[in-house]
Amino acid sequence: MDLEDLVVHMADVGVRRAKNNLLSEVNWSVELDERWVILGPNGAGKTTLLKLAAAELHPTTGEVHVLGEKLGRVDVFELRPRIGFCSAALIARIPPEETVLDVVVSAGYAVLGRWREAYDQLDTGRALDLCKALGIGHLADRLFGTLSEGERKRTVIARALMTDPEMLLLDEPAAGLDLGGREDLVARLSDLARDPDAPATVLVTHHVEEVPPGFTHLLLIADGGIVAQGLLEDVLTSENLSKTFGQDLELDKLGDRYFARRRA
Ligand SMILES: Nc1ncnc2c1ncn2[C@@H]1O[C@H](COP(=O)(O)OP(=O)(O)OP(=O)(O)O)[C@@H](O)[C@H]1O
Repeated sequence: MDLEDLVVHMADVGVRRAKNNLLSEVNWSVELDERWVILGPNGAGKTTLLKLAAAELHPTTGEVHVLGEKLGRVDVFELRPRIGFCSAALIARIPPEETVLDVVVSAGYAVLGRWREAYDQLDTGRALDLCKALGIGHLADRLFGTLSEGERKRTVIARALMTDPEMLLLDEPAAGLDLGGREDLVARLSDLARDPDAPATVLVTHHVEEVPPGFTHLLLIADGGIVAQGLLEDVLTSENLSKTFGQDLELDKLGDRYFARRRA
């Protein structure tokens, strides 16, 4: 397959900081219709990997292609608007006095460089539709600072989708949510994964319980290296999970959801 047809392509990638290998020998490709979960313990290198895919970081060694463009050879400021990126860091930067609708609709300004006054009804309508799809339509006029953690997560996902990105990157979207909030988010992400018009998606998580049905591929990572990758149903096994987390873990599947615990 041509590199131009791949959403992400990493060849022998390494990232080094202060004599530490944050990532090493990473070979990974994402195709247009794939939905990937990246799973691994704290400090494994998941966020570092996602930042490379988001064109927010350059590799120390190896080559990274994002949306057909090689990092180092492309203007990342032209590339980034084509990518929807959700993280806790982004949530922390959103002013609490912005309304939900403004948070979502303003994603377009960053891309189009428009003035605040210039947005039209088409943008507002699209933002509202996205809010509804993520179950926050009734909160459109609420101030961001008054939202629950789960509602904030859904707001930034709607914002990331506002620009119709070619790739959606989600860094631990379910972190900090209660059981109901997590289940609701997993269901929304599952709907998104099954939508053929949705962009290629990469979701980072620590927990198999957060794998939304409909996601197709899995990359397991530990200590900056890939433990296993491929089709989710092949790769998500007790053995691979035990290797990744360095414990004897038992994986169960109930319906289309996964659960894991340490073997007694
Ligand atoms: N600038 C840096 N200099 C040195 N070490 C760093 C730097 N940035 C990250 N690290 C280290 O690299 C490792 C991987 O970090 P990363 O944030 O990618 O992990 P992660 O898998 O996302 O972790 P978590 O699940 O805890 O968020 C961590 O041990 C982290 O401390």
